[in-house]
Amino acid sequence: MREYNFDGLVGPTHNYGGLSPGNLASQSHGGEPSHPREAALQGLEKMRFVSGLGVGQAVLPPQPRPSLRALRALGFTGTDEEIITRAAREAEHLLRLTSSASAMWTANAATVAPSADTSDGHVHLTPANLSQMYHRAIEAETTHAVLRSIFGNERFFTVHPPLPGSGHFADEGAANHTRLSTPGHAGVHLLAWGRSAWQDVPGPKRFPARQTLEASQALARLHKLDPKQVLFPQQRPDGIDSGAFHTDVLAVGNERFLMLHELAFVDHAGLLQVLREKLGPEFRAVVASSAELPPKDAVKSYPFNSQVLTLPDGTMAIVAPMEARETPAAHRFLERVVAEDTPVKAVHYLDVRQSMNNGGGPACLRQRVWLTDAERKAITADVFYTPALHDSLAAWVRRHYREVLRPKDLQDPQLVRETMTALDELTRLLKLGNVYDFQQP
Ligand SMILES: N=C(N)NCCC[C@H](NC(=O)CCC(=O)O)C(=O)O
Repeated sequence: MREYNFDGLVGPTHNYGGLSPGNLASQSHGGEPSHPREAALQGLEKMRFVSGLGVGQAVLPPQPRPSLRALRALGFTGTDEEIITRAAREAEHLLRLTSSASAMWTANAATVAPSADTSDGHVHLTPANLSQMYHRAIEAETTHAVLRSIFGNERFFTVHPPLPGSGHFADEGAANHTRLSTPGHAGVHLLAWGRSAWQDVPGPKRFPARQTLEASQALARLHKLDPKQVLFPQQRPDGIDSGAFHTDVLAVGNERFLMLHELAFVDHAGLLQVLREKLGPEFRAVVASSAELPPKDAVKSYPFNSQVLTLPDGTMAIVAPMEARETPAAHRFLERVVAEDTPVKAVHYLDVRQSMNNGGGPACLRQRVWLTDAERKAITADVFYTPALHDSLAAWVRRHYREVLRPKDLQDPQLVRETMTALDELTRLLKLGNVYDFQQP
């Protein structure tokens, strides 16, 4: 079994809409001009780097934005251009919401369980309904179509529909999921959550909790995980109130290693105790206290939103955002992780600033999928990273993406046409078939 990181290709409408309450970066950068071409190229460079470390790498496509489907469903009629013009005039906020390139954060695209852990031996994937925020909820339908196209071989894969709507099953995907494992012990799944639909659990006071306990429980059932191997830790309410809107803002784990901030989970000490029992003495955890790493610094610089990657030699490397090197407390913490008795032997800092300014670090930009050789071979789409694919994608980005996008530019009816042309070409490049609604007959 090998881990493949499916990175989201940043879409042509990447912009700073200020759309996510509780996501401090999104709030503070809202209204600034964005640089879609640079953003997409930064993403591609990250893929090149991770692939260069010898780690499995693949890509997921952006979604059509502004979403004409969403605007039509809300009562806008006429030609595509008329819809954009009228929405710009009458409902600028809706146009902003339906223009977000948020599908780039593929950690939120779905939750995945590897075949080694499921009782029917299938890889299970459930697209996240993202129902907590409208600009993200409109991703689910297309994500489902894309996953069905890539993971369509029913001998190996089960792609579930998104969890049913209503806030009760609000699901934010793998941003709240961590799989840990040690040799000789079955994989353990942490399916975290921020609020409960029906139980009276104290939650955050300032910012919304996105994932529900009930959604996490449904995922464990759907994915046919052994109940003994699943834990449902609660995100600490004061962690969410500090800006940790997803678990992966304050915690990240890989195989036998977990690093977390003390504000990540309620009773983290109890959680680590259970993990030690389930995973044995090889399991390693490093906890940052608020004194060592103030939550403000952790949220601003995202040391926990790193990718922790197992390298071909068995050691691990961390791919962190540049901001974590520039913030002394975060930098010191990551240095400590390498210095201590952990599998992590190196930290690499990459520039994904265009995404970071919307609250998306290296870990947000990727969905982890564990595949055996046979499962890998059952995927026929051209989504696996190669230097040749990199070159075609970079050329595609340079051909179609604007350099700058200001908030006013979202009102340009030409943008929707440009995006459709680009995405239509991309589906042929990646051999995805007709996954977008505008491609349906
Ligand atoms: N932590 C993980 N895994 N993902 C990060 C998602 C960031 C995303 N930002 C946004 O949607 C901002 C869009 C804007 O404001 O334009 C969100 O808040 O859902």
